[in-house]
Amino acid sequence: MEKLKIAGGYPLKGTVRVSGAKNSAVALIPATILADSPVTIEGLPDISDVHMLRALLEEIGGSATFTDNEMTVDPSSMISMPLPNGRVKKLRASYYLMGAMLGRFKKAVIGLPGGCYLGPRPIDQHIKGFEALGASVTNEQGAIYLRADELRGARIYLDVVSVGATINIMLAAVRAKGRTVIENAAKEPEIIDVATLLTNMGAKIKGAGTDVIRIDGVDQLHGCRHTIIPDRIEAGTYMILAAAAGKGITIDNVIPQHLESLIAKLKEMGVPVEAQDDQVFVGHAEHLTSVDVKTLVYPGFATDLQQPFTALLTRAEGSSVVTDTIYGARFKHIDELRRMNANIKVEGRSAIINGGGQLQGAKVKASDLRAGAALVIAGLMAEGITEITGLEHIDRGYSNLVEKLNGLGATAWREQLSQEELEQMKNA
Ligand SMILES: CC(=O)N[C@H]1[C@@H](OP(=O)(O)OP(=O)(O)OC[C@H]2O[C@@H](n3ccc(=O)[nH]c3=O)[C@H](O)[C@@H]2O)O[C@H](CO)[C@@H](O)[C@@H]1O
Ligand SMILES: C=C(OP(=O)(O)O)C(=O)O
Repeated sequence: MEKLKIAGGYPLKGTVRVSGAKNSAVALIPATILADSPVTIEGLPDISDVHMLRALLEEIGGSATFTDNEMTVDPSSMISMPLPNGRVKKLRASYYLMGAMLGRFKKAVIGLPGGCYLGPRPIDQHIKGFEALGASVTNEQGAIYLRADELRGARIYLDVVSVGATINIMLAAVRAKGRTVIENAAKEPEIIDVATLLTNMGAKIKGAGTDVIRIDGVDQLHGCRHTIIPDRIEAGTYMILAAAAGKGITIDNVIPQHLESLIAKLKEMGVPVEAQDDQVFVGHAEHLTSVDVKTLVYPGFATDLQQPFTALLTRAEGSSVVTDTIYGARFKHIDELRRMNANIKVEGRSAIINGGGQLQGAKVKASDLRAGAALVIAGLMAEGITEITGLEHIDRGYSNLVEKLNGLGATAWREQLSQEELEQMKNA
C-alpha cells in the first residue's frame, strides 16, 4: 500500500492534458454488453474503475483488451453469470451491469454497488425504471436479482434527477419492445456520450441531454468504434488547482461549455480564466475573493468539484459558504483540511470557510475520490510536506496523477507505507 507525498509551495505552470471522462467510461464499458460484435472505445482514462469493469466483463465470459487507453470488448460469448460480490463492491458504476445485462439477457444478479461514500446513495429510481420495463427486481442478501420474460417500453418519470438511473434505464430500454420515455431525466454530458455510443451501435435514442429522453427499442445492436468525451471533473480539478497554486496553467483536451459554472465562479473570485476551443487557461491571482457556492444538477456547479473547490476557498480572504444540495454529507474532507490548519466548520449541508490563512503540510487521509483531490490541492498550497493515504480512492478517478502534477512543476511522489504505518491504519 502506498501514500502520496507532496512538497507544497512550488509555483506550478505549463500544460496538463485531461483524460477521458470516468463517469462516461464506467457506463460505456458495460454498454458494450448489449452488442453482438466487438466494440472499441478510444481515449479511456487509465484508472482503477476502468480496469475493474474490464475484469467484470471477463468474469461474464467477454474478452476485453486495454492498450494505449483503447479498450476493445468482444461481447459475443458473454453469459449472465451472477456477480453478487467482489469487484462490484469496489465501484459505484457496477450498477450499470444491471441495466446492460437485463437489456441483453433479460436476467442478472448484481451485488449492491460500492464507490464513494457520500451519505446514503439509494438506487430506488433505477429499480423503479427496471420494474416499469417489466422486470421483477428483488434484493436478496445485498444482491439485486433482476428477471423479465420480456422488456416492454414504458413512460418513466424520475422522482429524483439521477445520472445513474437515467443511464441505467437507457441501457435496458434500448433492447426493450416499443417506446420508452424517461421524464425528468438527468442532462449531464456523460448521458449524451453514452447515447452516442448506443446510437452508433444501432439504438434509437432522441433527447439525450434534455430532460425527456425517447428510446425506441431494437432487436439487435452491433459493434462500433467510439471516442470518449474529456473528463470535465478532472479538467475542473486542474483548473481549481491552477487557481490555488498556479502561475499560469493551460488545461488541454477540455470542452469549456461543460465547465461554465466553474469558470463563472473562478472569475467571481478574481481568477483570470480564458477558454478557447479545447483548452482553458487559468492565470494567477495574488488575492482571491471569497464566494458562496451551491452544488446543483448539470449545468449547475458539480457536486464532484465541491470538495476540491473548498480547498481553494481556504486561500480566499473572508468567509465563503459551500452548500451541497446533492450529497448533504459530502464533507469528510473537512476534518482533514482542518488538520492542515484550515479554518472551516460544517453546518448541516454547508461548509463555512474562513479563508486567507496559510495551510501547513500534515498526514491526512482521503476518505473518497474528490476528498483526495481536495487534499492534493491543499498539499500543493501548504507549507512543508503533506502525506496522503487512501490512494485507492484517488486511483479510481485520476489518471497518472503524479506524472501530471510533476509535469506542471510540482514535487510529488508515491512511497510504500511502512510496516508501522500499516499497523496504525489497521488499528485506526
Ligand atoms: C458513476 C457516476 O456517474 N457517478 C456520478 C453520479 O453518481 P450517481 O449516478 O450515483 O448519482 P445520482 O445522479 O444518481 O444521484 C443524485 C441524487 O439523487 C439521489 N438518488 C439517486 C438515485 C436513486 O435511485 N435515488 C436517489 O435518491 C442520490 O442520493 C443523490 O442525492 O452522479 C453524481 C451526481 O452528479 C456524481 O457525484 C457521481 O460522480
Ligand atoms: C462520486 C464519484 O464517483 P462514484 O459515483 O463513482 O463513486 C465522483 O466521481 O466524484
